[in-house]
Amino acid sequence: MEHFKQNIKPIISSKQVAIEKVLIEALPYIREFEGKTFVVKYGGAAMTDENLKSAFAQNVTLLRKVGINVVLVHGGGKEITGLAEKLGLKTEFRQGRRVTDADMINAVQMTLAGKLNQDIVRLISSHGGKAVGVSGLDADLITAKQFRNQNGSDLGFVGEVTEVNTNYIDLLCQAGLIPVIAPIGSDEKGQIYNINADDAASSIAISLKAEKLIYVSDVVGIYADNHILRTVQKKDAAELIESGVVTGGMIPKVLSAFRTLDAGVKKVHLIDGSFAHSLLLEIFTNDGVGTQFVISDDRFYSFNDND
Ligand SMILES: Nc1ncnc2c1ncn2[C@@H]1O[C@H](COP(=O)(O)OP(=O)(O)O)[C@@H](O)[C@H]1O
Ligand SMILES: CC(=O)N[C@@H](CCC(=O)OP(=O)(O)O)C(=O)O
Repeated sequence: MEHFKQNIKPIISSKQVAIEKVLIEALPYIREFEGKTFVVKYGGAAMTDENLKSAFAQNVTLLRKVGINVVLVHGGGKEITGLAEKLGLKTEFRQGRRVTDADMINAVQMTLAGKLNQDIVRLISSHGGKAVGVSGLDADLITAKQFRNQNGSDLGFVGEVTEVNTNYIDLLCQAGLIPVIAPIGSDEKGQIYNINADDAASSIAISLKAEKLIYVSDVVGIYADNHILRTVQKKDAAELIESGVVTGGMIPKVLSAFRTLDAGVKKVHLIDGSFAHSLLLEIFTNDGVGTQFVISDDRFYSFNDND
């Protein structure tokens, strides 16, 4: 029997290799991020496929289960445009932000603080997570004022965040819940504003002093001249926008990414929600995915310096 044992080599199955690659590689990150706060901005552009939505909800649930305070801020631009069409409302974007009149703000509120928010909550629940759907109106979570462009012009009822009720978000996180936040806010007079979800996620990440802000969208990363930029530096942001390389919905992402970094949040990433489990890959593996925003290359040591 002893002789027999000695001659048998252990069979290393592909499953063992996969476990070593994924779980063992993840362990240092899990240890480091326990108790930290990650703000995840889930863009409407990535909410198109049921399997992908389910995988995303599973990823978020897993992050929470390993002790990370996940705060989800969702968009829903495509869905708002869909409802606006049905209602016969004209859709117009300026620099990635929707011009919002009184009819449009109703469509925005119905979409963001309605079915879309609850669908995300339901998906997380189906994977065993405990999510709470709220909008920026709940407990004054987002106080806002009218947004103005650099030239002083407004976009109707488009808002920018002036204050975030971090106590409320902290309370939910401390109870082990996942806040799922719809980006609308109100001012002291009760006027409701449509807030671009990238802007809302950025303000929430800053107010919570989050460890990371991750934008989940539908592109592999920021592209320029047919290639993906693995990092974008602050000094290049204005040029990327002015030259028309970064357009539409990517403009608020780039601008809010640098606002977030300037305010002290250490890591801001853009990842691709159109392939399954990109969120876990970004957070728990050594191989970074997507584009990382950095103030300058001097402060940037390795692509996925999760540590
Ligand atoms: N340079 C760029 N790199 C990548 N995407 C870009 C760029 N410029 C514009 N975009 C557009 O930005 C879109 C993502 O923004 P948006 O549609 O608002 O998504 P989300 O719902 O995730 O916020 C991409 O689908 C792409 O069409
Ligand atoms: C002012 C403004 O532009 N608000 C956005 C809010 C939703 C959003 O940002 O959705 P995405 O993240 O999917 O783009 C809008 O009305 O489309």
